[in-house]
Amino acid sequence: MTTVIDGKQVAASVIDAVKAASQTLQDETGIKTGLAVVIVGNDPASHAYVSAKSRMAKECGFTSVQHTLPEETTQEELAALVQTLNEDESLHGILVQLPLPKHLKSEPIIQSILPEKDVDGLHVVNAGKVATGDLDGGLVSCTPAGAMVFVRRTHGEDLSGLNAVVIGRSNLFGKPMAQLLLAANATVTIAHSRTKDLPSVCRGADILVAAVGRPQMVKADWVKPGATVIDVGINRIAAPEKGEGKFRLVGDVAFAECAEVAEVITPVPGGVGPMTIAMLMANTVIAAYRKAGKKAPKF
Ligand SMILES: Nc1nc2c(c(=O)[nH]1)N[C@@H](CN(C=O)c1ccc(C(=O)N[C@@H](CCC(=O)O)C(=O)O)cc1)CN2
Repeated sequence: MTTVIDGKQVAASVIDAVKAASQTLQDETGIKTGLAVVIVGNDPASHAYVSAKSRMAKECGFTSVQHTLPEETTQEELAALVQTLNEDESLHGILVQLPLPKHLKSEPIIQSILPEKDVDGLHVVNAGKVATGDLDGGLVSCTPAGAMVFVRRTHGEDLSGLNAVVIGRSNLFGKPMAQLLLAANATVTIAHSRTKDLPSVCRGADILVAAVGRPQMVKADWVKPGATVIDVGINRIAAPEKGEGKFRLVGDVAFAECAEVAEVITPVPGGVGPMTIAMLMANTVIAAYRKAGKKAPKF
């Protein structure tokens, strides 16, 4: 019988732990955890994610600050805002929502965030710590950190002897995901658009993680019987059955057919997505504990 992971439920359990940790920090030190979220432009999906982040930060008992900047914001204006947020002692986390409008370069902005406030885990210092196996010293990118919660709950802490295949090589997800799996002793392959015979590479995976951005690309005959399948894709496809011009969300995995082969699978929506925001809250409270000189909790 296939287990379909309930990402909302797992995320809620992480959020409960974050709330408790932020309350403890406040009780013991008087420090209130603070998160600043920055959004530039008018992308509706990004606005929805940022609103959810700001709302969740409040629910966790944080000081929650949202900066909504117009589409025509310049590189210098955005850089100046990040500088101000870096200097604000009441803020422990800074997140700049991606993607930025096309005229802005995201990389210099991300690298200008202080590594200890980079709750997205994208600064080279944090990415480097993950790459070198120092998982407790920095901040881990939120979506892979969330996907690893599912992997740990399914397979335990030690993935020795298991083959993992990550499809996708982005800095936001594919690379850190592969490094986290490797740090847990899995044998890891990173596959991508130039990989030869992708279906047969995937068929070797005990843990198959799809992050390609191609709707329902992973088919049942790509999945090893009994595998764990983690779907990181969020794709909007036309849903004429819901009415003209309507859309529905699907992942990178053809869910119904793959669920018949996999032992454990994540759905879209309701799988990895909710974990992204939960792990952002976790990273923010971890950053606040470290700033207070206290041992940070693990989530
Ligand atoms: N600075 C960042 N930008 C972006 C990140 C990120 O981690 N940091 N990730 C994505 C978007 N994202 C968070 O920002 C995000 C994506 C999806 C979800 C989510 O809960 N998805 C739901 C479905 C929601 C819907 O109806 O659209 C689900 O999968 O169940 C949360 C956060 C890109 N940018």
